[in-house]
Amino acid sequence: MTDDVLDRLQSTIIARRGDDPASSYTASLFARGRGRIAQKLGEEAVETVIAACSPDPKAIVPEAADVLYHLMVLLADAGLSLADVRAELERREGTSGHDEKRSR
Ligand SMILES: N=c1c2ncn([C@@H]3O[C@H](COP(=O)(O)OP(=O)(O)OP(=O)(O)O)[C@@H](O)[C@H]3O)c2ncn1[C@@H]1O[C@H](COP(=O)(O)O)[C@@H](O)[C@H]1O
Repeated sequence: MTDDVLDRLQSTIIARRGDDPASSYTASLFARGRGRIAQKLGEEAVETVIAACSPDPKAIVPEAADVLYHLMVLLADAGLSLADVRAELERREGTSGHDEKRSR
């Protein structure tokens, strides 16, 4: 088993595909489809923005975890993985953010 919680979560998410939606929130998201998963990701992102306005910075943490979880479900539904995102971030390493915007 990997030490990285994101890698473990990704394995759990992938393993839930096709499971009974009644037995697993992740399976219920897969069953409802890409649009619903994307909608949930958007909702969690908005909740993160709201938490960012809180006087307590720690309020951001659970919302950020919800964003990461739903983003990983979206990636899995699209046949993508953290490795794809890591590769993209590595590609950007050492470039300026301004350069990156131009290269998209
Ligand atoms: N990390 C998460 C995680 N983060 C958030 N959530 C769920 O995301 C939902 C977001 O809350 P909301 O109130 O917005 O949504 P809701 O009202 O419950 O659901 P909707 O009807 O709105 O879709 C909650 O039901 C949370 O439980 C998660 N559900 C699962 N995981 C991980 O996924 C694993 C597998 O979970 P199951 O698929 O449920 O077995 C778990 O062990 C966790 O490690």
